[in-house]
Amino acid sequence: MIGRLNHIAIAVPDLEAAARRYAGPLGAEISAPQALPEHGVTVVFVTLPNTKVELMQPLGEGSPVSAFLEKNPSGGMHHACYEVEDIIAARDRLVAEGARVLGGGEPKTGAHGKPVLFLHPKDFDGCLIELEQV
Ligand SMILES: CC[C@@H](C(=O)O)C(=O)SCCNC(=O)CCNC(=O)[C@H](O)C(C)(C)COP(=O)(O)OP(=O)(O)OC[C@H]1O[C@@H](n2cnc3c(N)ncnc32)[C@H](O)[C@@H]1OP(=O)(O)O
Ligand SMILES: [Co+2]
Repeated sequence: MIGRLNHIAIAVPDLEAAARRYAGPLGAEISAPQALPEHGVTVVFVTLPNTKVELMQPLGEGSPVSAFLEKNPSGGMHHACYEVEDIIAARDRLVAEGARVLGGGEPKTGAHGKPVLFLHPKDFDGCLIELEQV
């Protein structure tokens, strides 16, 4: 069911500093910062030849990234995003398999303007999974 790796995400305490490291020493192509209040994050995307890296910093109260950064103050790998063709079919299959689909199971519009859903990290080997319909 899952297809290509769309992106991996890294939670960072200082987005500007992290973006500078990717653009400078690592010589990567980076996007402008994008504030996504509905998701509680500001993101910068790093474009690589085969996938993307999403650098994320908390935005606003109750950001889902705040607790993670409290536990990992220097930042760390936050989630992996896999592409699916039909996010509703994917959700229904996962629910039938007993996986916890977060946010009540209703897709939100993600950073690329496409529907996204998240799966609980405790159901997938300690890795938070994002699904993006492409
Ligand atoms: C930019 C838009 C979009 C895109 O298009 O790309 C995004 O990527 S938005 C990214 C941010 N959004 C989300 O993360 C939404 C989904 N996340 C959540 O709903 C919550 O963060 C969570 C995963 C359910 C955790 O919330 P909560 O239960 O309130 O936090 P705890 O801190 O109590 O965690 C419980 C348990 O899970 C472990 N955990 C939490 N986050 C992660 C993680 N990212 N990776 C691995 N494990 C994680 C946490 O450590 C706790 O474990 P224990 O300590 O063992 O109990
Ligand atoms: Co993401």
